[in-house]
Amino acid sequence: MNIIEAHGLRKDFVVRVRAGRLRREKRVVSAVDGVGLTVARGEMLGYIGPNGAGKSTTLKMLTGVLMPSAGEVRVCGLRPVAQRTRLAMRIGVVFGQRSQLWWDLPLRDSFDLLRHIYRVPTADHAARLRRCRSLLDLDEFLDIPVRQLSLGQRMRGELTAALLHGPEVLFLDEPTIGLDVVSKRAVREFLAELGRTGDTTLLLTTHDLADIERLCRRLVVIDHGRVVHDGSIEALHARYGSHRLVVVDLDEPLPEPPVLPGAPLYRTESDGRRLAFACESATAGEVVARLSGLAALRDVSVVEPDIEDVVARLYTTPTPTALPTPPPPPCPVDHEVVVARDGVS
Ligand SMILES: Nc1ncnc2c1ncn2[C@@H]1O[C@H](COP(=O)(O)OP(=O)(O)OP(=O)(O)O)[C@@H](O)[C@H]1O
Repeated sequence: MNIIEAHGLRKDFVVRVRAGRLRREKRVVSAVDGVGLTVARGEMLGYIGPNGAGKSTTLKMLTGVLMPSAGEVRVCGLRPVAQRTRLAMRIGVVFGQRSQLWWDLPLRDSFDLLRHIYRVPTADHAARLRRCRSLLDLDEFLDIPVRQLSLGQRMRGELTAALLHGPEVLFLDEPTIGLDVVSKRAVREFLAELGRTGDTTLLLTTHDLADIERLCRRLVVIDHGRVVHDGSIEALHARYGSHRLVVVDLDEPLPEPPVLPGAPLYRTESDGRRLAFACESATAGEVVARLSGLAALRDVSVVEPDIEDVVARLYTTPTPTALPTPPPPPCPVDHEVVVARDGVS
């Protein structure tokens, strides 16, 4: 059974924009425009898109913070807004820019309060906290008030707070934003470990594609509120024709650029002493074997296709083609809001 099911999910915001010195006009912003998303239990899904694509808005609808303007959504079989309290017991949420911890309390006390709020049995709470303490190295700052923690320490606290009640789904909105490389690595390792056990479904939005590469087999890309890719990272590379590169350093440049079947020359550097070939249908081994018959190779490396490149190409496609989505079911509520940028309807 899918733990997340969304069909024709839509969120329109009505905003007022200046249209002259005194006049304001209403304009509808379709932040999410018919998103269809199904996530199986235990899956780790990367949900990415350029700024303003509609990622946070989707997450807010999935977690019951925002009422959809149209569409059907079920998380853990529940309707997020109507059954928000029940849903809160079954999901965990980490919004990188916001905190769910008590600012003036030491982390340890925040965790204790959460145990009472979620009515977690003492033994379960202790076991989960023990695991987080060891995997996230919490001990050195457990007794420090949250306001005095560094961003990386706080984020480790946020992750723990989101997991202490044993959620089935963890929603993470930019969990590594602003973290240094060491904290990023700690958070990624922790999430990878969480994914390995397969008990928690993970939906992650991030601008750091290394998070996605490390954690997610499946990638959903949205742009202008619509899904433009849903599949593996490899499928995305295939779609944009990005390939592994074989890069060779030569002692001396060749008089003519070599023509290799199935591996066109991709780049030439260092006055022809460094050549890169794209492995379209040839394997890296075949490319190296052919080249070594043509020249003395000083050095050889194989470079995996760069996810940043392919995603940048996807984002800069002028009119991304949305994947076909089934027609949305009838709108459950007639909902129109006028809100400030950070308002919640
Ligand atoms: N409360 C709101 N009122 C009006 N417009 C909103 C509101 N929230 C979001 N929007 C608009 O909806 C669109 C999608 O915003 P959203 O925050 O979901 O994007 P995002 O993909 O999370 O972006 P980012 O990567 O920059 O965080 C944007 O055009 C944004 O300005």
